[in-house]
Order: sequence, then C-alpha cells, then structure tokens
Amino acid sequence: MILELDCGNSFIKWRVISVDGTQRLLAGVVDSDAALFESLAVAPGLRVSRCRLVSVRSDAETEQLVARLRESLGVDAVCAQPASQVGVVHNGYEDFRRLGLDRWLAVLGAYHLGQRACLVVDLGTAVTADFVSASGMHLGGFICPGLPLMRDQLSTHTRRIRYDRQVALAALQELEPGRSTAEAVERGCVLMLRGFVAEQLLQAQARFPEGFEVFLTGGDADLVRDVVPGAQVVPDLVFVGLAIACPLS
Ligand SMILES: Nc1ncnc2c1ncn2[C@@H]1O[C@H](COP(=O)(O)OP(=O)(O)O)[C@@H](O)[C@H]1O
Ligand SMILES: CC(C)(COP(=O)(O)O)[C@@H](O)C(=O)NCCC(=O)O
Ligand SMILES: [K+]
Repeated sequence: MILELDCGNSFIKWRVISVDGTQRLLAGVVDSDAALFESLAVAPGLRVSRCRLVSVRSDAETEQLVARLRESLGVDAVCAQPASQVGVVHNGYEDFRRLGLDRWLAVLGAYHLGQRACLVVDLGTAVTADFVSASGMHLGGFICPGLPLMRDQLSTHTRRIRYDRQVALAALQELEPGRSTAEAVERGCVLMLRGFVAEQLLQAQARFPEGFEVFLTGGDADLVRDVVPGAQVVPDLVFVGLAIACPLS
C-alpha cells in the first residue's frame, strides 16, 4: 500500500492507495501530525510499503513528520520537490522554487486530466488560482486569503464581530443579505470567494479564447462550484499531481 499525504497550512489530507495506484483504500483529513498517527494506528488492515508527500509547511515541520513516518511505519517518505518542468508542463514562476508545491502539483494534475488550457483554483487556508496554457506553460497565478483567514481577520481586528461556530455553519444555507453578524460575515466572505473565482473565469476566457478546463479543489471548493457550471471539482487533484511528480517505481 502507498500512503500519500498533502500537508496544507491547516490540514493534512491523507489517503492510502494500492501499489498499482488503481484503488483508493482509505482516506482522511486531520488537523495535526498527532491526529494523523492516531488515524493511521486504528486504520484497519494498513500495511504501508511506500509513502510520498507534499508539504507547504516549514522544512523543519516536514522533516519532523518524515522522521515520525520512518519511526512508526518504517518507510522513507518521498517528498515532492520544486521543478522548473515536469513532462511538457513548465513552471511559470521567475524562481520556480518559490511556487507553492501544492499549486505546482495541482497544475500538473489538472493538465494531466484536462490535456488542454486550464484554470486551477485551490480553496484552502489561502485561495490560489493558476493558469496553464494548452501547450503546458504555467502562466502564473493569484493568491488571496481563504475563508478561514478572512473570518479570523475580521474577528481579530474588530471588537464586536463575535459569533458561534455552529451558527456560522447554519448561516451558509443561503446567501441572502445577512440579518445577524454570523450571517453577514459568513455570507460576505463566501461572496468574496465567489467574486474571486468569477474574476478568474473572466481572465481565463480572455487568455484562452480557444477554450479551457476549470478545476476546483481544496476544502472550500463546494462553496464556489456553481459559479463555474462546467468546472470539475476534484478533491484529490494534488494527489493526482503527486503521483506524476513522485513516481514510486
Ligand atoms: N471536512 C472538513 N475538514 C476540514 N476542513 C474542511 C472540511 N470541509 C470543508 N473544510 C474547509 O476547508 C478548509 C481547509 O481546506 P484545505 O484545502 O484542507 O486547506 P489547507 O490545504 O490550507 O490545509 C477549512 O478551512 C474549511 O473551511
Ligand atoms: C499559497 C499557499 C500558502 C497555499 O497554501 P494552502 O492554502 O494550500 O495551505 C502555498 O501554496 C504557499 O505557501 N505558496 C508559496 C508562495 C507562492 O506560491 O508564491
Ligand atoms: K490553497
């Protein structure tokens, strides 16, 4: 079995696939290294022979996780590394090492699935949009705060924006003008995300008049999916790219 990890700024997404890559056997989302090892400890029938991961965390945090994986599972995790090119896909950053590895892998995964020009939007702690041309040229992208950062900034920098987490979840059932603080903030922030995505769509239409594919991923992808009716929502997009960047043969 192959253990795959996508270590974002807020959550670690993990999954276990068969060695030939054809079956997804187990999957989960955890908020810490400790929770990851707890989940793995109780995973039924788990026998990990290989491991690959991508991390946007600090090198020290990533090295610590790799060491713990070695201790507890006896595997040496292969970590995705920056690259200026993989196959026909070219990294568009001035310094390719600076492009977030989750973005790079999502771009590789999207181009692999789409085989044409792509707009890739990843809605997590941060929201990122990346453009890839039909020939595989990554043209760069945009970064803005994601939903958790927007709401945290509002509560951190105001005195009276305070509301219950449960109320917040209920507030997103619809997007009418809010009639409570929770509704006003939650819906306002979701509309920011939706406006951002709509703008990216306009940019893609202008850049790729011959057509393009839109891929949505990240924990908050569902909040914007109907802004782009033809979009493919691919929760595992980073893992698709991880398999391309880190083949385990
Ligand atoms: N089951 C879930 N577990 C955790 N976060 C979720 C879940 N469903 C939706 N979310 C949303 O996804 C966001 C995190 O997205 P994610 O792509 O995991 O972020 P990151 O890669 O930055 O860690 C959370 O802030 C939350 O708004
Ligand atoms: C933009 C990001 C913070 C997104 O992280 P995430 O929301 O997935 O946790 C990450 O891709 C990153 O640290 N990028 C480095 C900066 C850049 O891509 O330009
Ligand atoms: K993201």
